[in-house]
Amino acid sequence: MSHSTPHIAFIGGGNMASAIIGGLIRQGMKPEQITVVEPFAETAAKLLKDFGISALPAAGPALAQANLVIWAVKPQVFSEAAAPVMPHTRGALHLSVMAGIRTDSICRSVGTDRVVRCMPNTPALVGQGITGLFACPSVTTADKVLVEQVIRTTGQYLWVQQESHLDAVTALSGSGPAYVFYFLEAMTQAGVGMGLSAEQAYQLAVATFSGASSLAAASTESPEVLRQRVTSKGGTTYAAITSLDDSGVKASFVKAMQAAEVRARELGDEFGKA
Ligand SMILES: NC(=O)C1=CN([C@@H]2O[C@H](COP(=O)(O)OP(=O)(O)OC[C@H]3O[C@@H](n4cnc5c(N)ncnc54)[C@H](O)[C@@H]3O)[C@@H](O)[C@H]2O)C=CC1
Ligand SMILES: O=C(O)[C@@H]1CCC=N1
Repeated sequence: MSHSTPHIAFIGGGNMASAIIGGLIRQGMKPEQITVVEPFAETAAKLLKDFGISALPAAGPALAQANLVIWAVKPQVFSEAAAPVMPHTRGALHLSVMAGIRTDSICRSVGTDRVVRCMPNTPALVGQGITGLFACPSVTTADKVLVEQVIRTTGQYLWVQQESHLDAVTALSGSGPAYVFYFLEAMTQAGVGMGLSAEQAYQLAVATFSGASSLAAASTESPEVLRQRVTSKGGTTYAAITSLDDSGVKASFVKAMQAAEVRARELGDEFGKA
């Protein structure tokens, strides 16, 4: 937050909001520059303890000072949450982290077309997230810069030019951490089956994922080439990859992500009716 001193309001102060608030505070934003509406007392107490922010239990005139409003409630409660916010924030830029809800519905519910939709992921909690962003036509270059300043505090980001591509981002990186955890579970289970302790197997699995990811990020080679470098002809990796191919794991994985994309689209259809 360098060149300006914006005021940011969060509607919903749960996991995703906390990940972003943590990033903003680490970058030097003051708690006084942040307003949070959070009706759940226990979550509000956590915001006070972690960040020194006293959340409002309900929307009110204090929201009018926000130049940016970040929507971080569950999609199911959005329209109910939006009604009391709208009268105070029509002049603000709005950023939604909610899965599924499309910009046409958001614009209608918040009373302005200055809306950016994004899809972050949970590694944002440790500053290593990646977020896909989509801007409505009324969003200005300065608006985009403000959004980038905020999202950068949680990790990487990229803009997509078509809103439907956010469904692909959701299927890939939004839900993606769960796929990695699923693999970690399977690798740990297999390691335990081979006689390692659960702790040993889990440490090996996590370090392998982060190490291989760092290697891929640092390398100009394709993942295919990196994989081939691990795979000696007739060796152990060859045996494992052949077994994965014989079981159709890659095709199943593609199918799983397609199911996530379809579900993202369905959520948009469902909440668009509200
Ligand atoms: N968890 C994930 O991996 C990802 C989640 N998202 C999206 O982020 C959004 C928030 O998710 P989480 O932070 O995980 O949920 P969460 O349940 O931790 O946070 C939502 C918060 O909204 C509060 N709330 C409920 N009704 C409200 C109202 N009327 N006004 C203001 N606040 C209200 C709740 O008390 C809760 O603290 C969801 O829309 C989800 O689709 C997006 C990307 C990834
Ligand atoms: O599973 C979900 O619907 C949300 C969106 C991306 C991650 N979690």
